[in-house]
Amino acid sequence: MAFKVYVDGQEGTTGLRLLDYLAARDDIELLRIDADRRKDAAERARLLNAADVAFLCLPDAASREAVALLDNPATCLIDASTAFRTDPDWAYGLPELAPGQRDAIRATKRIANPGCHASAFVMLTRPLVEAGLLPAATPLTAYSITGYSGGGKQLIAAYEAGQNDPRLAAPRPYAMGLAHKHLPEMRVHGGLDQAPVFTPIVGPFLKGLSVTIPLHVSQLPAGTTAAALHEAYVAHYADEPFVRVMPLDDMANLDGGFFEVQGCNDTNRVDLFVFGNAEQIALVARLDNLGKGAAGAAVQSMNVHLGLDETTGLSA
Ligand SMILES: NC(=O)C1=CN([C@@H]2O[C@H](COP(=O)(O)OP(=O)(O)OC[C@H]3O[C@@H](n4cnc5c(N)ncnc54)[C@H](OP(=O)(O)O)[C@@H]3O)[C@@H](O)[C@H]2O)C=CC1
Ligand SMILES: CC(=O)N[C@@H](CCC(=O)OP(=O)(O)O)C(=O)O
Repeated sequence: MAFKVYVDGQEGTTGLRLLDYLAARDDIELLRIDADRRKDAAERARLLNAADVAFLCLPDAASREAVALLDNPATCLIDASTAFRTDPDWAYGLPELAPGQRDAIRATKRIANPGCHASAFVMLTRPLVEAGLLPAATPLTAYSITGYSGGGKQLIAAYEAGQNDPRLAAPRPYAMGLAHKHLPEMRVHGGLDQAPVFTPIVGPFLKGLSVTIPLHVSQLPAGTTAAALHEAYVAHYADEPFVRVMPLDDMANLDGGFFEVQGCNDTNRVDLFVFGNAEQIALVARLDNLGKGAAGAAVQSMNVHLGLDETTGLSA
């Protein structure tokens, strides 16, 4: 018997990508809304309540509205917005987070899909905090380089329309108010006392993302080395189907000295890198912001929730 699945927000960037994943599967029966009724609350309510799993690929306010439209206790919601990512009644949809996270995703009917920058950041910090190698009180900074699809339909349209605009041809730092919407989940799920100073940069390419956390060795407990951090990742992610811990100081994977931000595109994979010397360390996580950073992660959580093989329909 196929699982009934509905995507609320099916015309958006994340919704469309999700439909690509789901339409290819024969264990899923897709419930579709007519495009011209996609904001009709009564029709959305009918489909939400008929679904075994409903994905919300909507702005935060519309996600909250969708939650209020649901009264079937059997429907599992997987929300792609920022609305519930630190809400204790929702499970954070990152199975790799910590032991027990898969059980939490299986047991709940409310899953909050992580933000793209936050997934990368949290996957770098949390295992180190839990291993005692990164004190929770450490004041961190992080920067992210991301493709423009992370900004949804509007930013994609702006980049596609502005191909001759030299301003868009250059990398553009943003969120300079230092209050990016992923800070709360970075702090809470990253295992930290305070959020990082986070400066994302959007570039003239569709998708692909890497988050870098620079560290001074002097910020870490005495005797901690880049190799020790690398070993902690190897241990924590040993059995993970979608995580590759790359060799320490993986210069061989640099393209003539340059890091390839798009290296995980069209996969649900995360690649983790540790570069370092006696004084300084750079931790880097790379993913496809539309894959493990959004729709791929949502499919992975659905697979876990339904007790299916976690890798069904996804590529590593
Ligand atoms: N793009 C990305 O990489 C990621 C996005 N997200 C999150 O996913 C969510 C969706 O983002 P994204 O796909 O980028 O956004 P888009 O702007 O591309 O799509 C949002 C969709 O929601 C629709 N919508 C808006 N209001 C309503 C409503 N009241 N009822 C039904 N549909 C509605 C929009 O309709 P219309 O077509 O009319 O505009 C649009 O199709 C956001 O919360 C975002 O933060 C999460 C991870 C990554
Ligand atoms: C380029 C760009 O604007 N990217 C978005 C992140 C998109 C994303 O994945 O975040 P959500 O899951 O929270 O939507 C941003 O930085 O706000």
